[in-house]
Amino acid sequence: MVTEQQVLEVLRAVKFPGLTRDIVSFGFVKGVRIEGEKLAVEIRLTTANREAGPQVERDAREVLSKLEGVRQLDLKVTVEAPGQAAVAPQVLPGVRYKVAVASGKGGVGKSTVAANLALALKQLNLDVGLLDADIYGPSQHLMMGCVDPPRVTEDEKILPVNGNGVKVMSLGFLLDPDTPVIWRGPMVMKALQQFVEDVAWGELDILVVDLPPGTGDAQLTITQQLPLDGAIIVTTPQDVALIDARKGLFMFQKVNVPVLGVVENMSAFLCPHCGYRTEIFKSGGGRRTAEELGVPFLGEIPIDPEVVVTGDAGRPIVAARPDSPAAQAFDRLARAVVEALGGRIRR
Ligand SMILES: Nc1ncnc2c1ncn2[C@@H]1O[C@H](COP(=O)(O)OP(=O)(O)OP(=O)(O)O)[C@@H](O)[C@H]1O
Repeated sequence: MVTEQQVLEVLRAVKFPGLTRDIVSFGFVKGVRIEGEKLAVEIRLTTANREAGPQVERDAREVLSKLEGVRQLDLKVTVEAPGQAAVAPQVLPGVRYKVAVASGKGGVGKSTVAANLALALKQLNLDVGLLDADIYGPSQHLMMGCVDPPRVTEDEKILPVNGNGVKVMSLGFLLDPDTPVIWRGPMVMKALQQFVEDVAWGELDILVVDLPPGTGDAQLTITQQLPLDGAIIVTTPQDVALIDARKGLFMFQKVNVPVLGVVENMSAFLCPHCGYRTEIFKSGGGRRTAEELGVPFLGEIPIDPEVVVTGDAGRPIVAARPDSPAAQAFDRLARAVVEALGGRIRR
Protein backbone atom coordinates (compact mmCIF):
# COMPACT_ATOMS: atom_id res chain seq x y z
CA MET A 1 0.00 0.00 0.00
CA VAL A 2 1.21 3.49 -0.81
CA THR A 3 2.06 5.80 2.11
CA GLU A 4 1.36 9.49 2.61
CA GLN A 5 5.11 10.04 2.64
CA GLN A 6 5.43 8.53 -0.85
CA VAL A 7 2.55 10.63 -2.14
CA LEU A 8 4.15 13.84 -0.86
CA GLU A 9 7.49 12.74 -2.23
CA VAL A 10 6.20 12.39 -5.79
CA LEU A 11 4.22 15.63 -5.50
CA ARG A 12 7.49 17.43 -4.82
CA ALA A 13 8.16 17.05 -8.52
CA VAL A 14 5.24 19.39 -9.24
CA LYS A 15 6.57 22.93 -9.41
CA PHE A 16 4.38 25.93 -8.91
CA PRO A 17 3.97 27.40 -12.42
CA GLY A 18 6.65 29.98 -13.12
CA LEU A 19 8.58 29.29 -9.91
CA THR A 20 11.32 26.94 -8.81
CA ARG A 21 9.46 25.90 -5.65
CA ASP A 22 7.21 22.83 -5.52
CA ILE A 23 3.61 22.69 -4.35
CA VAL A 24 4.44 20.61 -1.24
CA SER A 25 6.94 23.05 0.22
CA PHE A 26 4.54 25.91 -0.56
CA GLY A 27 2.03 24.12 1.70
CA PHE A 28 -0.57 23.80 -1.06
CA VAL A 29 -1.19 20.07 -0.50
CA LYS A 30 -3.97 20.15 2.06
CA GLY A 31 -5.05 16.54 2.32
CA VAL A 32 -3.92 13.03 1.45
CA ARG A 33 -6.30 10.14 2.18
CA ILE A 34 -5.40 6.53 1.48
CA GLU A 35 -7.95 3.73 1.72
CA GLY A 36 -6.61 0.49 0.32
CA GLU A 37 -5.99 1.18 -3.36
CA LYS A 38 -7.97 4.41 -3.32
CA LEU A 39 -6.04 7.67 -3.06
CA ALA A 40 -7.65 11.06 -2.51
CA VAL A 41 -5.50 14.21 -2.71
CA GLU A 42 -6.64 17.76 -2.19
CA ILE A 43 -4.52 20.66 -3.45
CA ARG A 44 -5.53 24.22 -2.67
CA LEU A 45 -3.61 26.94 -4.48
CA THR A 46 -3.56 30.58 -3.53
CA THR A 47 -2.72 32.53 -6.64
CA ALA A 48 -4.05 35.09 -9.05
CA ASN A 49 -2.65 33.09 -11.98
CA ARG A 50 -5.62 31.46 -13.72
CA GLU A 51 -3.49 28.97 -15.59
CA ALA A 52 -1.88 27.62 -12.43
CA GLY A 53 -4.85 25.39 -11.48
CA PRO A 54 -5.11 23.31 -14.67
CA GLN A 55 -1.34 23.04 -15.01
CA VAL A 56 -0.83 21.84 -11.43
CA GLU A 57 -3.71 19.41 -11.85
CA ARG A 58 -2.15 17.96 -15.02
CA ASP A 59 1.30 17.65 -13.46
CA ALA A 60 0.00 16.19 -10.19
CA ARG A 61 -2.18 13.66 -12.01
CA GLU A 62 0.77 12.57 -14.07
CA VAL A 63 3.05 11.86 -11.10
CA LEU A 64 0.31 10.35 -8.93
CA SER A 65 -0.88 7.99 -11.63
CA LYS A 66 2.60 6.47 -11.74
CA LEU A 67 2.41 5.43 -8.07
CA GLU A 68 2.28 1.71 -7.65
CA GLY A 69 -0.58 0.39 -5.57
CA VAL A 70 -3.07 3.10 -6.54
CA ARG A 71 -6.05 2.04 -8.63
CA GLN A 72 -8.40 4.89 -8.06
CA LEU A 73 -7.30 8.51 -7.87
CA ASP A 74 -9.54 11.26 -6.61
CA LEU A 75 -7.62 14.50 -7.22
CA LYS A 76 -9.16 17.83 -6.31
CA VAL A 77 -7.41 21.10 -7.19
CA THR A 78 -8.99 24.37 -6.13
CA VAL A 79 -7.69 27.90 -6.69
CA GLU A 80 -8.32 30.88 -4.45
CA ALA A 81 -7.18 34.40 -5.18
CA PRO A 82 -4.87 35.84 -2.48
CA GLY A 83 -6.67 37.95 0.05
CA GLN A 84 -10.02 36.51 -1.10
CA ALA A 85 -12.74 36.51 1.54
CA ALA A 86 -12.83 32.69 1.42
CA VAL A 87 -9.27 32.52 2.70
CA ALA A 88 -9.13 35.44 5.09
CA PRO A 89 -11.37 34.17 7.91
CA GLN A 90 -9.24 31.07 8.44
CA VAL A 91 -5.97 32.93 8.75
CA LEU A 92 -5.55 35.32 11.67
CA PRO A 93 -9.27 35.76 12.26
CA GLY A 94 -8.82 38.42 14.97
CA VAL A 95 -6.63 40.64 12.81
CA ARG A 96 -8.44 43.28 10.82
CA TYR A 97 -5.64 44.28 8.43
CA LYS A 98 -2.36 42.63 7.51
CA VAL A 99 0.08 44.97 5.85
CA ALA A 100 3.57 44.06 4.65
CA VAL A 101 6.56 46.37 4.65
CA ALA A 102 8.82 45.38 1.77
CA SER A 103 11.84 46.61 -0.11
CA GLY A 104 13.35 45.66 -3.43
CA LYS A 105 16.85 45.72 -1.96
CA GLY A 106 18.49 45.35 1.44
CA GLY A 107 19.63 48.09 3.75
CA VAL A 108 17.10 50.76 2.80
CA GLY A 109 15.70 50.85 6.33
CA LYS A 110 12.71 48.54 5.81
CA SER A 111 12.89 47.10 9.34
CA THR A 112 13.31 50.55 10.84
CA VAL A 113 10.27 51.76 8.94
CA ALA A 114 8.24 48.67 9.96
CA ALA A 115 9.07 49.16 13.66
CA ASN A 116 8.36 52.88 13.69
CA LEU A 117 5.24 52.50 11.59
CA ALA A 118 3.92 49.93 14.09
CA LEU A 119 4.62 52.37 16.94
CA ALA A 120 3.07 55.32 15.12
CA LEU A 121 -0.07 53.24 14.46
CA LYS A 122 -0.09 52.36 18.17
CA GLN A 123 0.01 56.06 18.97
CA LEU A 124 -3.14 56.47 16.89
CA ASN A 125 -4.73 54.26 19.57
CA LEU A 126 -4.81 51.15 17.43
CA ASP A 127 -4.07 47.60 18.59
CA VAL A 128 -0.95 46.69 16.66
CA GLY A 129 1.12 43.57 16.06
CA LEU A 130 4.50 43.30 14.38
CA LEU A 131 5.53 40.08 12.68
CA ASP A 132 9.18 39.87 11.70
CA ALA A 133 9.40 37.56 8.70
CA ASP A 134 12.84 38.73 7.58
CA ILE A 135 14.58 35.38 7.26
CA TYR A 136 17.91 36.95 6.37
CA GLY A 137 18.23 39.26 9.33
CA PRO A 138 15.35 39.27 11.79
CA SER A 139 15.89 42.28 14.02
CA GLN A 140 12.52 43.40 15.34
CA HIS A 141 12.91 41.67 18.71
CA LEU A 142 16.04 43.77 19.31
CA MET A 143 14.71 46.98 17.82
CA MET A 144 11.47 46.75 19.80
CA GLY A 145 13.34 46.02 23.03
CA CYS A 146 11.90 42.54 23.64
CA VAL A 147 14.05 41.05 26.37
CA ASP A 148 12.24 37.81 27.19
CA PRO A 149 11.48 35.09 24.65
CA PRO A 150 7.84 34.31 23.88
CA ARG A 151 5.94 32.10 26.33
CA VAL A 152 3.73 29.18 25.43
CA THR A 153 0.27 28.83 27.00
CA GLU A 154 -1.26 25.61 28.32
CA ASP A 155 -3.19 25.10 25.11
CA GLU A 156 0.09 25.39 23.22
CA LYS A 157 -0.40 28.85 21.81
CA ILE A 158 2.62 31.13 21.56
CA LEU A 159 2.17 34.51 23.22
CA PRO A 160 3.67 37.41 21.31
CA VAL A 161 6.11 39.55 23.30
CA ASN A 162 5.27 43.10 24.30
CA GLY A 163 7.66 45.60 22.73
CA ASN A 164 6.84 49.23 23.51
CA GLY A 165 3.13 48.37 23.58
CA VAL A 166 3.17 46.44 20.30
CA LYS A 167 2.74 42.65 20.13
CA VAL A 168 5.94 41.36 18.58
CA MET A 169 6.75 37.98 17.09
CA SER A 170 10.08 37.60 15.35
CA LEU A 171 11.99 34.85 13.61
CA GLY A 172 14.86 36.19 15.67
CA PHE A 173 13.34 34.54 18.76
CA LEU A 174 13.68 31.16 17.08
CA LEU A 175 16.67 31.27 14.76
CA ASP A 176 20.21 30.87 15.89
CA PRO A 177 21.89 33.86 14.22
CA ASP A 178 24.72 31.58 13.09
CA THR A 179 22.49 29.19 11.12
CA PRO A 180 23.38 29.62 7.44
CA VAL A 181 20.48 30.99 5.43
CA ILE A 182 20.56 27.99 3.09
CA TRP A 183 19.49 25.67 5.93
CA ARG A 184 16.82 27.97 7.11
CA GLY A 185 14.27 27.47 4.32
CA PRO A 186 12.14 24.62 5.70
CA MET A 187 12.59 25.74 9.31
CA VAL A 188 11.54 29.22 8.42
CA MET A 189 8.48 28.20 6.49
CA LYS A 190 7.39 26.04 9.43
CA ALA A 191 8.01 28.90 11.84
CA LEU A 192 6.06 31.31 9.68
CA GLN A 193 3.16 28.91 9.49
CA GLN A 194 3.26 28.76 13.29
CA PHE A 195 3.25 32.55 13.50
CA VAL A 196 0.03 32.52 11.57
CA GLU A 197 -1.63 29.49 13.13
CA ASP A 198 -0.28 29.11 16.66
CA VAL A 199 0.48 32.62 17.87
CA ALA A 200 -2.20 34.09 20.09
CA TRP A 201 -2.30 37.50 18.40
CA GLY A 202 -5.70 38.20 19.90
CA GLU A 203 -7.73 41.04 18.45
CA LEU A 204 -5.62 43.44 16.39
CA ASP A 205 -6.53 46.38 14.23
CA ILE A 206 -3.42 45.88 12.17
CA LEU A 207 -0.53 43.47 11.86
CA VAL A 208 2.61 44.94 10.30
CA VAL A 209 4.72 42.28 8.58
CA ASP A 210 8.43 42.93 8.03
CA LEU A 211 9.30 40.97 4.88
CA PRO A 212 12.79 39.87 3.84
CA PRO A 213 14.38 42.36 1.42
CA GLY A 214 14.20 41.48 -2.26
CA THR A 215 11.70 40.04 -4.66
CA GLY A 216 12.54 36.34 -4.96
CA ASP A 217 10.92 33.04 -4.09
CA ALA A 218 11.13 33.60 -0.32
CA GLN A 219 9.11 36.80 -0.50
CA LEU A 220 6.57 35.24 -2.84
CA THR A 221 6.09 32.25 -0.57
CA ILE A 222 5.47 34.43 2.44
CA THR A 223 3.03 36.65 0.63
CA GLN A 224 1.18 33.51 -0.41
CA GLN A 225 1.02 32.08 3.11
CA LEU A 226 -0.32 35.28 4.55
CA PRO A 227 -3.29 36.83 2.81
CA LEU A 228 -2.16 40.45 2.87
CA ASP A 229 -4.45 43.43 2.62
CA GLY A 230 -1.71 45.63 1.30
CA ALA A 231 1.99 46.30 1.00
CA ILE A 232 4.19 49.32 1.51
CA ILE A 233 7.40 49.58 -0.45
CA VAL A 234 10.35 51.29 1.21
CA THR A 235 13.01 52.84 -0.97
CA THR A 236 15.86 55.29 -0.66
CA PRO A 237 16.24 58.10 -3.18
CA GLN A 238 19.15 56.55 -5.12
CA ASP A 239 18.38 55.27 -8.60
CA VAL A 240 19.45 51.68 -7.80
CA ALA A 241 16.99 51.48 -4.94
CA LEU A 242 14.25 52.93 -7.08
CA ILE A 243 14.76 50.32 -9.80
CA ASP A 244 14.39 47.62 -7.15
CA ALA A 245 11.31 49.31 -5.73
CA ARG A 246 9.68 48.83 -9.14
CA LYS A 247 10.46 45.11 -8.97
CA GLY A 248 8.76 45.02 -5.57
CA LEU A 249 5.68 46.60 -7.01
CA PHE A 250 5.51 44.08 -9.85
CA MET A 251 5.92 41.20 -7.39
CA PHE A 252 2.90 42.28 -5.37
CA GLN A 253 0.88 42.83 -8.51
CA LYS A 254 1.67 39.27 -9.53
CA VAL A 255 0.17 37.89 -6.33
CA ASN A 256 -2.72 40.36 -6.32
CA VAL A 257 -1.72 42.24 -3.18
CA PRO A 258 -2.61 45.93 -3.43
CA VAL A 259 0.39 48.24 -3.07
CA LEU A 260 -0.68 50.94 -0.65
CA GLY A 261 2.20 53.13 -1.71
CA VAL A 262 5.88 53.96 -1.70
CA VAL A 263 7.74 55.58 1.18
CA GLU A 264 11.11 57.25 0.74
CA ASN A 265 13.49 56.65 3.66
CA MET A 266 16.77 58.46 4.35
CA SER A 267 15.37 61.26 2.31
CA ALA A 268 17.25 64.34 3.43
CA PHE A 269 19.26 65.39 6.46
CA LEU A 270 17.73 68.14 8.58
CA CYS A 271 20.44 69.80 10.66
CA PRO A 272 19.28 69.65 14.29
CA HIS A 273 21.12 72.92 15.00
CA CYS A 274 20.10 75.19 12.17
CA GLY A 275 17.34 73.19 10.39
CA TYR A 276 19.27 73.30 7.09
CA ARG A 277 18.17 70.53 4.72
CA THR A 278 20.90 68.51 2.96
CA GLU A 279 19.91 65.95 0.37
CA ILE A 280 22.59 63.36 1.04
CA PHE A 281 21.19 60.67 -1.26
CA LYS A 282 19.25 63.07 -3.49
CA SER A 283 15.56 63.37 -2.81
CA GLY A 284 12.19 63.16 -4.51
CA GLY A 285 12.90 59.89 -6.36
CA GLY A 286 10.38 57.99 -4.26
CA ARG A 287 7.63 60.41 -5.18
CA ARG A 288 8.54 60.30 -8.88
CA THR A 289 8.67 56.49 -8.85
CA ALA A 290 5.28 56.29 -7.13
CA GLU A 291 3.83 58.67 -9.71
CA GLU A 292 5.32 56.73 -12.61
CA LEU A 293 3.97 53.47 -11.24
CA GLY A 294 0.58 54.94 -10.47
CA VAL A 295 0.61 54.19 -6.73
CA PRO A 296 0.28 56.67 -3.86
CA PHE A 297 3.38 58.34 -2.41
CA LEU A 298 3.15 57.86 1.34
CA GLY A 299 5.85 60.28 2.46
CA GLU A 300 9.51 60.92 3.20
CA ILE A 301 11.43 59.93 6.33
CA PRO A 302 14.51 62.12 6.93
CA ILE A 303 17.97 60.76 7.70
CA ASP A 304 18.54 61.20 11.39
CA PRO A 305 21.36 59.66 13.46
CA GLU A 306 18.83 59.40 16.31
CA VAL A 307 16.93 56.84 14.25
CA VAL A 308 19.96 54.54 14.47
CA VAL A 309 20.67 55.18 18.14
CA THR A 310 17.10 54.70 19.30
CA GLY A 311 16.60 51.61 17.13
CA ASP A 312 19.75 50.01 18.51
CA ALA A 313 18.62 50.83 22.05
CA GLY A 314 15.33 48.94 21.66
CA ARG A 315 13.15 52.03 21.81
CA PRO A 316 12.65 53.38 18.27
CA ILE A 317 12.44 57.09 17.65
CA VAL A 318 8.63 57.24 17.53
CA ALA A 319 8.54 55.98 21.14
CA ALA A 320 11.74 57.65 22.35
CA ARG A 321 11.46 61.09 20.72
CA PRO A 322 7.91 61.56 19.45
CA ASP A 323 8.48 65.28 18.78
CA SER A 324 11.46 64.78 16.47
CA PRO A 325 10.99 65.45 12.73
CA ALA A 326 11.61 61.76 11.94
CA ALA A 327 8.95 60.61 14.45
CA GLN A 328 6.53 63.12 12.99
CA ALA A 329 7.25 61.82 9.52
CA PHE A 330 6.39 58.32 10.77
CA ASP A 331 3.17 59.69 12.25
CA ARG A 332 2.24 61.09 8.83
CA LEU A 333 3.12 57.74 7.27
CA ALA A 334 0.86 55.89 9.74
CA ARG A 335 -2.02 58.25 8.95
CA ALA A 336 -1.42 57.78 5.21
CA VAL A 337 -1.53 54.00 5.68
CA VAL A 338 -4.80 54.24 7.60
CA GLU A 339 -6.14 56.43 4.82
CA ALA A 340 -4.97 53.98 2.14
CA LEU A 341 -6.78 51.15 3.94
CA GLY A 342 -10.00 53.07 3.62
CA GLY A 343 -9.86 55.17 6.78
CA ARG A 344 -11.96 52.86 8.96
CA ILE A 345 -9.27 50.76 10.53
CA ARG A 346 -10.70 50.04 13.98
CA ARG A 347 -12.24 46.65 14.52
N1 LIG B 1 15.81 57.39 8.44
C1 LIG B 1 16.95 56.90 8.86
N2 LIG B 1 17.96 57.72 9.29
C2 LIG B 1 19.15 57.23 9.69
N3 LIG B 1 19.45 55.93 9.71
C3 LIG B 1 18.49 55.06 9.32
C4 LIG B 1 17.21 55.49 8.86
N4 LIG B 1 16.50 54.39 8.53
C5 LIG B 1 17.28 53.33 8.77
N5 LIG B 1 18.48 53.72 9.23
C6 LIG B 1 19.62 52.86 9.61
O1 LIG B 1 20.04 52.15 8.46
C7 LIG B 1 20.45 50.83 8.82
C8 LIG B 1 19.64 49.82 8.01
O2 LIG B 1 18.31 49.87 8.44
P1 LIG B 1 17.38 48.57 8.54
O3 LIG B 1 18.09 47.47 9.26
O4 LIG B 1 16.08 49.02 9.05
O5 LIG B 1 17.30 48.23 7.00
P2 LIG B 1 16.63 47.02 6.25
O6 LIG B 1 16.26 47.52 4.91
O7 LIG B 1 15.58 46.39 7.08
O8 LIG B 1 17.87 46.09 6.17
P3 LIG B 1 17.94 44.54 5.80
O9 LIG B 1 18.14 44.54 4.35
O10 LIG B 1 19.15 44.10 6.57
O11 LIG B 1 16.67 43.89 6.26
C9 LIG B 1 20.25 50.71 10.32
O12 LIG B 1 21.43 50.96 10.98
C10 LIG B 1 19.23 51.81 10.62
O13 LIG B 1 19.35 52.29 11.94
